[in-house]
Amino acid sequence: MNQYLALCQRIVDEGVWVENERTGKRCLTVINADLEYRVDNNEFPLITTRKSYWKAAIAELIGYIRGYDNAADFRAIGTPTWNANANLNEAWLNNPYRKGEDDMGRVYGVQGRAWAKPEGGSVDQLRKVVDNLKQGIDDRGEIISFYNPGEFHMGCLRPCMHTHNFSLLGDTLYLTSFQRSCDVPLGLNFNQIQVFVFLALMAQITGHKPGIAYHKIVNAHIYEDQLDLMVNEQLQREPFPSPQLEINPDIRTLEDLETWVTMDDFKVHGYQHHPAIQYPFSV
Ligand SMILES: Nc1nc(=O)c2c([nH]1)NC[C@@H]1CN(c3ccc(C(=O)N[C@@H](CCC(=O)O)C(=O)O)cc3)CN21
Ligand SMILES: O=c1ccn([C@H]2C[C@H](O)[C@@H](COP(=O)(O)O)O2)c(=O)[nH]1
Repeated sequence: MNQYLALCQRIVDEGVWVENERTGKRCLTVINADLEYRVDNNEFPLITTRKSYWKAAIAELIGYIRGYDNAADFRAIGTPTWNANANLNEAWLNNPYRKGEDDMGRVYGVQGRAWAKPEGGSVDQLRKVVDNLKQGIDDRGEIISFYNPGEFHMGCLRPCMHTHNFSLLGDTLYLTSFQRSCDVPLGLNFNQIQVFVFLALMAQITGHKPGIAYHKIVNAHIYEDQLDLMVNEQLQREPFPSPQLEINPDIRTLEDLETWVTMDDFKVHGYQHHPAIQYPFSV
C-alpha cells in the first residue's frame, strides 16, 4: 500500500502535464514505476485508502484467461469495466471490425489464447506456459503477450498491461508484468490485484510455490479531473495493513479456470478500508 501511495505522491510532486489526444484530457504524468507484491507472504495489495471493488478486478483477469472478447461476458462473471470501451468510444463505434453491441474486438485475452498465425490457425500462449511450468520447465520465454500491433485496428483499446513473463527458480514461481500506460487512481487499483492473483493462480495450477510478482509500469498518470480527489481525499488518509487473499484450493487446472470458477472462489480476510471514492473514468 505504501508503494502505491508513494507513486501517487510522486505524480503529484513531480508529474508533468501531458495532453492526451484519445481522451481529450490532460494527464499529470511520470515515467517508470516499479512495484512488487509479496505473493509468498500473501500480502494482498488492496488499496485501503478507499474501498476497492476487488472482485471486479479478479473477474477481469478471469475474463482475460478465458480469452473473452465481449463486455457482456465480462459483466456475466462480475465486472462492468469493459462496457465503456466496448460501447461508448466513438472511434470504436465507427470501426468496421466491431461486431456489434459489447464487442471488444481482438484485445487482451483473444491475443493471449488465440494469436493468429500468418499461415492460418492460432497460438494459445497461456496453454503453452501452463504446460511447461507444470513439467517444471522454464525455457526463459514463458511469456504471454497481448501486444499485437498488426491487429490494433481490430480492437477497442490497445492492451495496457501487455506482457506477463513467468519464471521458475527451483520450485518457486515468479511473475514480471509490464504495463505501458496506467490510470493510477482507477486502473492501478485493479492491475495490482490482477498481477498478484495471476501469480497466485498460476502457482496453484502448475504445482509451485508463489514467489514475488514484479510490476513494471512505463507511463503512470492521473487524469486532470481525478487530481482534486487524489490530493484532497485519498492522499489525506492513513493506510490500513494488507488483507489476505484466500483462493479455493479445488482450483487445480487451467480447465477449472475456464469452466466453473466464479468470484465465490475468492475471499478476502481482514480488509479494513476508508470510504469509497468515485473517480471519473475517461473513455
Ligand atoms: N481511462 C481508463 N482507465 C482504466 O483504468 C481502464 C480503461 N480506461 N479502459 C480499460 C480498462 C477498464 N478498467 C477499469 C474500468 C473501470 C473501473 C472502475 O470504474 N472502477 C471503479 C468501480 C468499479 C465497480 O463498481 O466494479 C472503482 O472505483 O474502482 C476500473 C477499471 C481499467 N481500464
Ligand atoms: O488495465 C488497464 C487498462 C487501461 N488502463 C488505462 C491507462 C490509460 O489511462 C487508459 C488507456 O489509454 P491509452 O490511450 O490506450 O493509453 O486506460 C489501465 O490503467 N489499466
